[in-house]
Amino acid sequence: MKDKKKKGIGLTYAFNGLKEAFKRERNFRIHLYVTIVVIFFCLYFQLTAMEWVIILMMIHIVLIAELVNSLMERMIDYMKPEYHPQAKIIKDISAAVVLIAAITSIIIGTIIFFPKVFL
Ligand SMILES: Nc1ncnc2c1ncn2[C@@H]1O[C@H](COP(=O)(O)OP(=O)(O)OP(=O)(O)O)[C@@H](O)[C@H]1O
Repeated sequence: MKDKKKKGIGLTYAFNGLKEAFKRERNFRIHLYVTIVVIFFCLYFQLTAMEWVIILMMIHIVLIAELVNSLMERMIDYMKPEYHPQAKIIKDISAAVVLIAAITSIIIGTIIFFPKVFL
């Protein structure tokens, strides 16, 4: 009974986290808008099941990377608001996580959509 209660509350906090990220993180919002456009593309071009799985995995990786980056930035701003070389390295590496996810998803998106659009 106690466990059940805990799970319910945890889910509420998780949804609140999503709400906060949407409200406060501009880049997260941009990624969500891009996600909606990509899903319309997928529907229009009638992707195969395997193509859908790959695109959904990439969307998921980019959104998770963006959330991890946001929480790193917030943790640094909370714990080390003044300039510090280590804080810079942490934030820069955190941004690199998003960059790698975004570059990979652009490459994969091009591989999947290029032949459908241009060939
Ligand atoms: N406390 C700090 N100490 C050292 N360098 C910092 C610090 N805070 C930010 N920076 C540098 O400034 C860059 C931008 O940081 P910032 O927190 O503004 O993130 P951002 O990438 O602009 O994200 P957002 O647009 O979501 O705020 C970091 O990547 C880092 O190089």
